[in-house]
Amino acid sequence: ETIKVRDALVQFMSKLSPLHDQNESNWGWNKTSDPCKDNWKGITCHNNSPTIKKIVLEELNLTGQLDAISLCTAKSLTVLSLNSNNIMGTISEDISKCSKLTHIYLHTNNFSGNLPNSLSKLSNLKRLDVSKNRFSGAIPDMSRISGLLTFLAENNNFNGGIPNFDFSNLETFNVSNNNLSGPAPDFGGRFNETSLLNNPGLCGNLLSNSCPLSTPSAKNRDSFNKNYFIYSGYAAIGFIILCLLAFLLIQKGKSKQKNNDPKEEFKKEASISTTSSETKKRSEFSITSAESAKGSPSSSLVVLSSAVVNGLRFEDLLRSPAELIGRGKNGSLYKVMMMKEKLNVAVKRIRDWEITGDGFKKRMQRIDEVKHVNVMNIVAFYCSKQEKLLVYEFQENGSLFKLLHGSQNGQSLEWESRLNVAAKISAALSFMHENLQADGIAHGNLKSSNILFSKQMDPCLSEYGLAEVENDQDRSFLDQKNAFKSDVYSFGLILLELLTGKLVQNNGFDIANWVNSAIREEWTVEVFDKGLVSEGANEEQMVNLLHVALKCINSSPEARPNMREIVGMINSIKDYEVKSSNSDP
Ligand SMILES: Nc1ncnc2c1ncn2[C@@H]1O[C@H](COP(=O)(O)OP(=O)(O)OP(=O)(O)O)[C@@H](O)[C@H]1O
Repeated sequence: ETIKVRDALVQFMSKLSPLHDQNESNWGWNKTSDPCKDNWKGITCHNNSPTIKKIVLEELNLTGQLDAISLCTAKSLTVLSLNSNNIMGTISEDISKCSKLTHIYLHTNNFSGNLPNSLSKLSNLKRLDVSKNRFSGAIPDMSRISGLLTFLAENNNFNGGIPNFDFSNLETFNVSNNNLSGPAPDFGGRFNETSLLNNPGLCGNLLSNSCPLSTPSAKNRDSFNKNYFIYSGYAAIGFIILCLLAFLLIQKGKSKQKNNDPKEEFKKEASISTTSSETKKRSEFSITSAESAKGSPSSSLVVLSSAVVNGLRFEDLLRSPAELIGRGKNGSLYKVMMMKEKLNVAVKRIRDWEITGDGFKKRMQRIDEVKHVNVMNIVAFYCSKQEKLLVYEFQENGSLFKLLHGSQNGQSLEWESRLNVAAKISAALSFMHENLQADGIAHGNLKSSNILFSKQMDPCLSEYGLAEVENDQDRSFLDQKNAFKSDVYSFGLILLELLTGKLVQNNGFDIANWVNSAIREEWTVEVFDKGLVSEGANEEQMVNLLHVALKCINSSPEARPNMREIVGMINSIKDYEVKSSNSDP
């Protein structure tokens, strides 16, 4: 199998780079070497296994064509990036054979023809960027890919209408500079007209030309959508009832052999069934208790010995009503209401994480061992082949993201509190980094929505170690040893968010680029949150913290400070506050 993949990849490269002598440039990519062991150019393999994970061949002047059949022989491929080359021709329907793909980046090439409809079969896809090519025809309907976060198709020749997308989940969307026509979709406030500009036939409220009354409106499409979801809802309910019946029958058979070992008190096994109504954000989620899968430790729910769990009846957790709070990059988050205990917990369901059951268990137990007051405790976790669940205490006071960008727009977060968040979170992260360095476990998905406020409004780091680092700004530095430096980068973005009050990314806006160019133009003070300026926040402290942030977001990972150094810098900025207030008359 490995040889088959290797030969197919050699073929893929020969089509991609027909005129190029790779031997001369030492790219590897030949039948006498191994893609993983011999570090072929642009190839990243899965840890400890000889399977291909990523192919990143950017800015290499590749001029050939994309041979999807050969490429997709590498079934395990998750990231394909061929940005900024000169690749021609079409993308064939065979691309869907790369079923594990999560990221496809093809921008700035010479691709033409239709985008294959089979893209919609890539159910794991998170980011698709085909901008700046010569693609034409209709944009395929990708609305069934529930985890899609990015769709960038600007600067092509696409025509026809804009198909359905789940805009509430997309982080970035752009179809500007095409030939699209018909009514523009309702973005629900997520994006503005810049995502649509320069499509002469498009009409709608966001654009200067409103739609004629006879044009089929977005409403009709909505009603199609609703019907579709209602029918798929019926199918889902039918399926769940069947599962429950099968489950009850198995239960009946097993209950006779039930073993009441008291040691098992905190280690219960569960089977999980969920129903989720896609038509609205809120959905039902219930966990049904099952003493099944005794022989399979990897599919058990492990309740860790944390204080909140004392007196908590596990069965109640399993049967409690729940509400879908959000769907992020790594999965969905449910608020589970435990009526009797008067306790709400947050249950995170993680999708598509390629980690073995044992690996996951060890990782969670290891993270749980390293305790810090400003890091959320894991209450329990669950792992089966298909999904992983993590249980945290629900924090009613919400996240830093909500506080900064919610209806209050950061008003309730004055400078001193922001500095306090920076100091506490940096200390927590530094502590976790130092204790988990040897295990190679970084946070992996640090952002303001993963910083939650406790009852006492103390900031707490959530979801530590739940993701491999997939930071787009940092794509070339994805390997483990850089995961910690990638956290530093993300921490720098949080500092920028605290200082500017702006979203990290919004509709093409990128906070790091913006701040860097503002500083080049020497209008540093302009970047600070207006609220902070009018509050009379200490400007010298803000400028100093901005310098820390800029060190963190240095494009070279090696040049970034480590978290311990950052803690030192932030503390001395805080000390400055003490000193200056002491010296006040
Ligand atoms: N324990 C918790 N208590 C209260 N709210 C939480 C808790 N954990 C997460 N949240 C909030 O729920 C929302 C959804 O969380 P989720 O983790 O699914 O999304 P995310 O952080 O945006 O994305 P990602 O999957 O990349 O972490 C976020 O606003 C987050 O701040």
